[in-house]
Amino acid sequence: MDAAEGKRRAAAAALAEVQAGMRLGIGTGSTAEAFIHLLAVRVRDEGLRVVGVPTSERTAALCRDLGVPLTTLDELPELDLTIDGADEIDGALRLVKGGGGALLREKIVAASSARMIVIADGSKTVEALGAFPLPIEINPFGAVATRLQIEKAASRLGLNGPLALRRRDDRPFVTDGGHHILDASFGRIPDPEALSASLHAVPGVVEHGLFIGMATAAVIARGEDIEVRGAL
Ligand SMILES: O=C[C@H](O)[C@H](O)[C@H](O)COP(=O)(O)O
Repeated sequence: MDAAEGKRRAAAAALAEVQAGMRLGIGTGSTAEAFIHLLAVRVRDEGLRVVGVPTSERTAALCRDLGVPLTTLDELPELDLTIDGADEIDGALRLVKGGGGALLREKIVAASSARMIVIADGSKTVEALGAFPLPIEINPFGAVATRLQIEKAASRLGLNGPLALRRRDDRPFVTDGGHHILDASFGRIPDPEALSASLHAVPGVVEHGLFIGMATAAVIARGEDIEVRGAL
């Protein structure tokens, strides 16, 4: 089974958790998009009544195209369930996210949700986080100084990998919030909680892609099987 089919199967399994009347956080990325396509079919064909808060402009545009009703987090600050993808998932349901650049809105939306189900194909599970470069969203002001402070903070934890400014079309990538992203190739992250706290302590860091204590379950497609971690 290819990765795309795995994403679709994980999305379909998570869709079974969506019930009429739910206030949904809707994630970003190719796996979340597989979910949006399936959700839209239920909205259209079954008249499923849900309302979603999108985690990116890209997700908002797809939902609008497919007829999934949307609102904003300001209108609906408490959500029932967020469904989103991830770049890495470890055994404690800690995640690396932000490969698509949506980590800030994704984290705000997940933090506003009673439950967060992560959907993924089997390639996303890891023994330890860090093989996937960790996205760190920074304010463009003073970016060189912020980078230096991040390097020092990480180094105090024994993490010394390079930080790459994410680029698109030969320019710095700009997030939906108007920020830049440094992709940190720290390698294995032995203590994600400590790294999270150190990064949050650096002025200029807007957010980072470590999602700790947020996912309540993960639905992972492995071959013909669906593995569920946590409580659905
Ligand atoms: O910023 C993007 C998100 O965190 C995505 O959920 C993550 O990168 C996974 O994306 P995909 O489902 O395309 O692998």
